[in-house]
Order: sequence, then C-alpha cells, then structure tokens
Amino acid sequence: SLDWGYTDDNGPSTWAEKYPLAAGARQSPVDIDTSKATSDNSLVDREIDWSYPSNCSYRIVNTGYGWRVDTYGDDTALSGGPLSEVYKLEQFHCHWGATNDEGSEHTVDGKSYAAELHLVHWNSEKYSSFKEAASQPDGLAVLGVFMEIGNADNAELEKIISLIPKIIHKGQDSQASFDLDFGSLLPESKHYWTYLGSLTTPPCNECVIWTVFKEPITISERQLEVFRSLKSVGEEDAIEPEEGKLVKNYRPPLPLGNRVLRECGP
Ligand SMILES: CN[C@@H]1CN(c2cccc(OC)c2)S(=O)(=O)c2sc(S(N)(=O)=O)cc21
Ligand SMILES: [Zn+2]
Repeated sequence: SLDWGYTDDNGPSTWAEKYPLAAGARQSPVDIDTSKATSDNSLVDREIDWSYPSNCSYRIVNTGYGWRVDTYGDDTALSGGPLSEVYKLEQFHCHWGATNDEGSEHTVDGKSYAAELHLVHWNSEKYSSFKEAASQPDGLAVLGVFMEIGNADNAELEKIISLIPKIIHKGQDSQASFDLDFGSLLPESKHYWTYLGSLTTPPCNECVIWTVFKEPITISERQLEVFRSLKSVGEEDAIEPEEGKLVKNYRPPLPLGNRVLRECGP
C-alpha cells in the first residue's frame, strides 16, 4: 500500500508522522482570504510571463496520486510577477474531489472549486537540477488554476484525458506527442494571488513560490469523471473493480500564519 495518500488511514492528517515538514509554518495550500490580500506595488508592473512550446512530446504517468504530464521543459520559460529568475516547466498535474463541491487545494474565502491544475516550474537559472531546486526556498514556482464545471468539454484537457484509459493503474505511463496549447490551460485574466508555500504532497518541502489565478477555467463533468476513474494501485494488486479508485487527491488548506498574501492584476 502507499505510504501516504488521501484515504482515512494515510491521508493529509497523518502525513506529519512520516513527513515532519508537513507540520511546518510555510505549508500549502491555504485559504485565500481576499480581505487579507495586499495589492503590492512591487508586482504591478511585473506581469507574469510564460512561453510554452506549441507542440512537444509528453509523457503522462499514473503516480498513484493522480496523473502527471512530464514536459521535458527545454524551451519553456516562466518569469515576472513574484519571480526574480526564469523558471522552467517540469510537469503539470491536477487535484480533484469525489464530488464537484470540493477538489481544489486552495480555496477562496472558503469556497472550493471542483479541481485545481498545477504547473510546476523550477529555478533553472539558480540551480542545476529540479531535485536541487526542490530543496531551496525559491526553488519551485507553481501556477495554480482553478477548474469549475462547465457544459462544454475543455478541448486542450481532452488531449490528456483521452490518454487516461491507458494509465488506469499506478505506475502505467503513455508517451504521446501532441500539440498542447498551454495558453488555453490558463485563464484569460492574469489576475493572481501569490505567497510563499510548499509542495501540497509529501515530502511537503517549503520550496514553492505559489501563484494562484483568480479566474477559473472550465472542465466538463464527464472529463472530471475520467480523472476519478484512475486507480491508486497497480495492475498486479488484485482488488475489487470499484476499490482503489482515486476519487479524491486534494490536501485541505493550512493556516497562512504570518505570511504575506499579495494580489496583482486588473
Ligand atoms: C509527489 N509530489 C509531487 C511530485 N514532486 C516530487 C517528486 C519527487 C521528489 C520530490 O521531492 C521534492 C517532489 S514535485 O516536486 O514535482 C511536486 S509539486 C506538487 S504540488 N501539488 O505542490 O504542485 C506535487 C509534487
Ligand atoms: Zn499539485
């Protein structure tokens, strides 16, 4: 069985036993209390800027905690906003819940969204590897995008979702080269909140500069159901068909404490 996960016996409330960082003072996610957000002038003229390739070869893998697309981020770049250096895209993944009224990791004034997309970047200007960056306070930059249920399928996400039936079990992966327009995985408005936090999964390293966009993108109910069909166990684990389904993989919010929450954008 997994040494951590999202069930009652290995979920977020148990993580600190094996992963002491999970009990730190700079943990993620947090509830974004909009009344606490300061619109900081130091951000106003530093728009978040990203450049992603239009088509690239990707690998999608079932990590046992969800799906993850590894991007081999050679010609990717994220800069501006709260970032002092240029970060490269390493991978992106998603968190969701068993029902549509939960699933995001960050919440806004206590409101949860149905899911949350994370684009994980690392500070390749300052550090020589992703692993090294993941042990530094400014090592990673993660973009968080809320996802709400809409009537239409999300066409870009559909390219990923169509591969999920090939990776139902933990450890399975699928190589695909598809042209992914990352721009459409991000909202139109660049309005965002930013704060210093951590990985939202073990080992919960406090190495992330978080940028959470205010405007959600949409995903259809059917597409979200495909996420929930993933299994957290391997093909060899003989279990009942309905068992081991990854119906939820989100960590509830942790206290912001005395961290500054900055807001930027129109
Ligand atoms: C399992 N944890 C995910 C995979 N990672 C990982 C993998 C290997 C070693 C490692 O040690 C630091 C980290 S990761 O850093 O790419 C991230 S980022 C992230 S989230 N939800 O905060 O965006 C979850 C994970
Ligand atoms: Zn995540």
